[in-house]
Amino acid sequence: MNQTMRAEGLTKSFGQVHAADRVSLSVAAGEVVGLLGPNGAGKTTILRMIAGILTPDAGEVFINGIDVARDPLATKSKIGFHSGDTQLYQRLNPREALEYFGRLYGMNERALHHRIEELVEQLEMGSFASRPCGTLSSGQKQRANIARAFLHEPDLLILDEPTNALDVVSGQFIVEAIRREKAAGRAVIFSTHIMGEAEYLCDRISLLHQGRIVDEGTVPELLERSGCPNLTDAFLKNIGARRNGGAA
Ligand SMILES: Nc1ncnc2c1ncn2[C@@H]1O[C@H](COP(=O)(O)OP(=O)(O)OP(=O)(O)O)[C@@H](O)[C@H]1O
Repeated sequence: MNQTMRAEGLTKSFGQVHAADRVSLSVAAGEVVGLLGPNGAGKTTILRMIAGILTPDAGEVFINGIDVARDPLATKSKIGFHSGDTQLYQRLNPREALEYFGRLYGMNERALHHRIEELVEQLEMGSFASRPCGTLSSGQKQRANIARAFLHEPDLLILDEPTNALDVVSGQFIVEAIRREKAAGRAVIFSTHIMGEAEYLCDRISLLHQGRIVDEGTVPELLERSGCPNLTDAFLKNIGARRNGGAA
């Protein structure tokens, strides 16, 4: 399969903490890959290295076959990155913020305005899209931030807990928006703690523990290997067994 993103042997330590240990991952066009792991497993570290925001100690990332370390500008233009830490300019409203980022991405004005209105509708942002970002609730800011990641129709979407802090209705808008991006041929890699979301969205899942991928596959494959009826049990069994020092 033609891989939109291929990461090989990503490794990163912070002092004594091995946040990522020889992690290899790939995602193809029209595919959704989920990163599941407990707090501190290394999900954010890995997504930041894939996005070219954090330099790995070892390992490589290729976007459309281009090495992120060698050509960061060319590869970053192909990526939409969302994380809860991303800030929008407080005095701009979401429409103005999206216009600003769209121009940075070199979108033409017509396409940009069309895309902004499409996202405002899809992510149900109409009631707050003209209010300054500094006045928005955390969930509203999060939706605006997701719109920013989707804006330039990148080949690869990297989403760090995209539904974190959202109510169940807002979360569903994001989940459906991710499905639309997948259907449009985008490659998506995202982290989540929400098992139902992972089961519903992911073509493949990588299970992380202490910076390592401890299992990966489709949901049916993970269930079969674990002998568990659902992903939550499979996850707890795998992580629990490793915490107790055994194999899953
Ligand atoms: N800049 C940093 N300096 C020091 N340690 C860090 C830094 N960033 C991450 N770590 C450590 O690396 C490990 C992995 O962190 P990371 O944020 O990647 O995990 P995560 O799986 O995204 O966790 P969570 O689900 O809680 O967001 C943790 O032990 C964390 O404390």
